[in-house]
Amino acid sequence: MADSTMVRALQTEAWRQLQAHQSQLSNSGTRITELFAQDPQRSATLGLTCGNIHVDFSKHLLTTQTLMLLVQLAEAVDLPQAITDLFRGDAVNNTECRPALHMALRGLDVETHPDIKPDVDDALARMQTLVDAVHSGTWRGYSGKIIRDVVNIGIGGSDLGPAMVTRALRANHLDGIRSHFVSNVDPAHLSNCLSQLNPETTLFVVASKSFGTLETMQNAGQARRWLIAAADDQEQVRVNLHKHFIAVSANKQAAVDFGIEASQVFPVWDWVGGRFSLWSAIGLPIAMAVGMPRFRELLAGAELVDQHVATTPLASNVPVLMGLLAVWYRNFWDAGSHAVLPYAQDLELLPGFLQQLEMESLGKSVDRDGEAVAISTGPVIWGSAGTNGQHSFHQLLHQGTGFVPADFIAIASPSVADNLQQHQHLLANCFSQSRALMEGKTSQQAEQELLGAGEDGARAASLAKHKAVPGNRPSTTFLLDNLNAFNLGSLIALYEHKVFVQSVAWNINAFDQWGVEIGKQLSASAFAALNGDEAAAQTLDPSSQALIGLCLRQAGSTT
Ligand SMILES: O=P(O)(O)OC[C@H]1O[C@H](O)[C@H](O)[C@@H](O)[C@@H]1O
Repeated sequence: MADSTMVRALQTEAWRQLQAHQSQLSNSGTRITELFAQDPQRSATLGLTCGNIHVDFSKHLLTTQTLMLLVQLAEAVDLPQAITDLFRGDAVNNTECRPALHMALRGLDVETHPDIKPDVDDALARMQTLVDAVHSGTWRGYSGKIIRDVVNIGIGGSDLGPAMVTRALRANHLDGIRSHFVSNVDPAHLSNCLSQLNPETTLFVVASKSFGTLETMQNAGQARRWLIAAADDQEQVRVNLHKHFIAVSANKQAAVDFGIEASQVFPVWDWVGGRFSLWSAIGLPIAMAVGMPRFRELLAGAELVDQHVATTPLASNVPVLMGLLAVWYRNFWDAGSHAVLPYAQDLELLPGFLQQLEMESLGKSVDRDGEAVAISTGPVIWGSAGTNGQHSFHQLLHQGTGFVPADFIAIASPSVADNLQQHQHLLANCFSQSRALMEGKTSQQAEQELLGAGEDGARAASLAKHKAVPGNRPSTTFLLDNLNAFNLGSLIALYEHKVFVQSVAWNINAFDQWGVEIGKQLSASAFAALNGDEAAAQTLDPSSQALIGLCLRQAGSTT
């Protein structure tokens, strides 16, 4: 690879030393368990705190030297300066010539952009007014009935964050309003949702930063037709549609053109990326579900992490370490994926949210200047709520070839007050999975266990090979005292900043997502072909032509 196409990190002395250090750790077969034996303080030293979240980095392939070299790498790529630039409001999203100022939504005062704070405060005040009006029953539907259901119509960043947080804060939901999220262009999604609802008591939030996203426009249009069609007096609905539709968008005119009252369009701004937007009015469904005081606690939890990132030395800066460890495993240990394992059913949507946050931000093959990156960038992010995964994919985590670094997320207090015992089982499983990944089991241990259980010698010896677990597989454990709005805000912000750290190390833009456009462009001609447009069909590749031909024949034969 020519020098001009190499990311800066690769040219640093720290990178070279990290390669040598990794070889040394790998060749010597260094085990995490040995690192604990050598340092009785390891758990305390590598257990950091950010707000109310304790982050245990001790179960990593991480020595004092690793940490030192990773911090040197961060300094060599000017991470402190990059953080300053981000917080100062520089156009860090260079391909779209924009800053990335989601931190301003949770309190950061950006001196270079003095217009932001009044706009943010005004939007929060408007959210408060709307939430109060709906909950107090001042805001009513076309027939005068109180709103009972709020349906968010949005996709990607206009869905995943609000849906995840609303789900996670289940225990804080206010009475009276049920929340729903519709994202997929598959008509089954909207139709399943609407089948449970009464149009007279349903409020739709059409959330789209661009107000041009196919899925959202299709679903919003269909929702409007449903509302009108269901009414006895359709004229009454038509003149009162504004009682059932509000929008959140950076494209106010498009929302107005769709038919939403200008006064009911809440703002997002171009300096907020879609996947970083749940802190803005895109978070309206969250505020509607848990109330504005809780929504503000969510913001405060994130703001605490912003301050931590901006002021804490690199070696004890939690998101910096999260990001540097991600680089360590991706580039030096060739880990192609990363598992997110929340041991909390209420966090079941977290892996999906993080997939967008991490994979849209870090799924890049060119650097900020458009040159090919010479190293691997974002890994595949996946996972699901524990303990379910233990009965499914954990087999691969324990015995598969290669390793998958994992994040375990545990909540100290029970989610259900009257069943402490099951909560203790949940925590016991969480901590034991990370322990099992680290310690593993030798075939000798397995053989002894089998013999102890009465197995005969030959079978014990052969079965032991299958029961051995390599161990030495790294994980981080995040321990929250409670799954409340403040702590959840902190947790999400930790991941946001982690992603930024990785992007700096790899010299890629974390805030654009040009790759998603190609599919949108191509779907127009496929749609035309599905509608019988022969000329459009001829522009498709042979496989698509054949598939569409089959669809048309099969649909034809069933109608
Ligand atoms: O909010 P919208 O403009 O409707 O965008 C919704 C989503 O669509 C896109 O295709 C992007 O990949 C996402 O980053 C974005 O969050």
